Amino acid sequence: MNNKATAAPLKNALEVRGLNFFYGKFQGLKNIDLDIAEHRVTAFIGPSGCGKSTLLRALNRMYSLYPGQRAEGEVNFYGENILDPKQDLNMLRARIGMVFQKPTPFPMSIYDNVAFGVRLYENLSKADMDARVEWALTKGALWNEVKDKLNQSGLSLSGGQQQRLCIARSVAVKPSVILFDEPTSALDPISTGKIEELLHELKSEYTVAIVTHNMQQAARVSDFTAFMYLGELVEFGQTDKIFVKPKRKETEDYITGRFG
Ligand SMILES: Nc1ncnc2c1ncn2[C@@H]1O[C@H](COP(=O)(O)OP(=O)(O)OP(=O)(O)O)[C@@H](O)[C@H]1O
Repeated sequence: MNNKATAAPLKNALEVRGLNFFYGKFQGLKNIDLDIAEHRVTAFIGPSGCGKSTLLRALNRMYSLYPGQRAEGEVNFYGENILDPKQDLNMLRARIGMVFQKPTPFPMSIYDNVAFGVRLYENLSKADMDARVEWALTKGALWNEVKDKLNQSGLSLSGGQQQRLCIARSVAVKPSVILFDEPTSALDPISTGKIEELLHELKSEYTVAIVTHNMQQAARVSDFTAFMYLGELVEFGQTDKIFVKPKRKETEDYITGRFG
C-alpha cells in the first residue's frame, strides 16, 4: 500500500450526491454520498446483496442498458452530472471504463480486442494503431506474453491473461476512470496477484474503483474503502482507518468476520 492517501487535499474524479437507485420498485441504493478521489483506488466492500455492484454500475450508467432500472440524484464526473438524460453514453463509457467479474474477451484476435474500442473513437493509421495496441497491452502487463501471437484469438488465452486483455482493452481508449467489478473472483491466486499489482500501477494514471468480496484484497489494493450494507453507505474513509479502527459497529463486525 505505497502511495497511500495523504493529508494533502485530493481532487475528486467522481462525486456522488443523494444517489437513489431502483430496480423497478425495489430500492437498491439509498441516498448515497461518496467521493472517488483522482488517482487513488477506492474499494466497495460489504455483504452479498448490499449494493456494491449497483453503485459501481451507476458510475458509468451501465444500468441504462436495462429497462426498469433507474437512478435519482447526482453522479458528478469532474463537475458534470452524468445522470443527465442528455449524457452521451458511448462517450461516457470510453471515459469511465469497466472490467467485469468474468473475463469477457470478444471472439476476435488479441490485437482486435484491443483495437476494437479505439476504432470507435479514433481514426488511427496502422502504425499508430500498432503502437496503441502495444502500449495498452504493456499497461495490461500482457505484452510480453502475447507479442508473438497477436493474431491468435483472445479466447485462446488463460483466464488470468483474458482478464489482463480486458484491462488492456479498457485502457486502450484512454479513459480517466476504470471500474472493476470483482475482477479476480474467477482467477487463481497467481493471476489475482498480477491483477492486484496492475491496479497499483494503474492508479498513477487512472482513477480506480473496485468491488471486492475479499477484504484482504481491499486492504491490499485500496486507498479508500466504502463499507455498504442493505443499500446504504455505512462508513467511508481511508482504508487503514476503516480496517484498523472502524467507527461503526457494523463495519467492525464485517471486517472481523462476525457479521450476521
Ligand atoms: N437486475 C436486478 N433486478 C432486481 N434486483 C436486483 C437486480 N440486480 C441486483 N438486484 C438487487 O439489488 C440489491 C443489490 O445488488 P448488488 O448486485 O448491487 O449487490 P452486491 O453487493 O454487489 O452483491 P454481491 O456481492 O452478491 O455481488 C440486491 O438486493 C439484489 O438482489
